[in-house]
Amino acid sequence: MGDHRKNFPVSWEELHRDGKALAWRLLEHGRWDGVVAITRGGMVPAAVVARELEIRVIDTLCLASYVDDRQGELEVLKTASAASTDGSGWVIVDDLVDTGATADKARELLPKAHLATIFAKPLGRPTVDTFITEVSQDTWILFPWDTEPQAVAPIARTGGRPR
Ligand SMILES: O=P(O)(O)OC[C@H]1O[C@H](OP(=O)(O)OP(=O)(O)O)[C@H](O)[C@@H]1O
Ligand code: HPA
Ligand SMILES: [Mg+2]
Repeated sequence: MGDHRKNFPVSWEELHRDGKALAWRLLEHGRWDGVVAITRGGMVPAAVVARELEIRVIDTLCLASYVDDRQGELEVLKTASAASTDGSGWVIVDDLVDTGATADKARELLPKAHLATIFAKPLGRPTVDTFITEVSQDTWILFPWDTEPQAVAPIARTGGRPR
């Protein structure tokens, strides 16, 4: 595993609430032509945003770089085809920016699109236009689709890692 010292588990309910908070922020910018979800992590937040903003045109940009919490080379598995060539009028949604490498690639492909995430870590923060919650760089966010409930030892003993 990587060198993340703190785990930060997020529930479906918290993610739904934060997705709606993101939708409120995006509403301030007016109407959007469509949403581009960066798969896979951006799909659930993009679904919540699209539902709240009544956007029914959804595209995917398939970018992958992590195996567990280790970052590897960024792969572009599929580009977004429905977005206008420069992405203007579109909002790109991902679950988070960490180093910013994924967001940088999305910007390179759709330079005029607005980039929105639920979470941002300090290194990636300059690459995102709108986000809801900042967490420290040494935090690993545990999304509900990657987790299941299990017994854990006290934080003081393990730093919140599973025993
Ligand atoms: O800012 P970065 O350092 O680039 O990290 C952020 C990206 O990493 C994760 O994707 P991942 O590569 O794990 O693919 P996935 O969404 O399919 O799980 C996450 O969903 C973001 O897209
Ligand atoms: O903190 C994280 N949590 C889950 N996936 C991620 N991909 C990059 N950083 C993270
Ligand atoms: Mg991702």
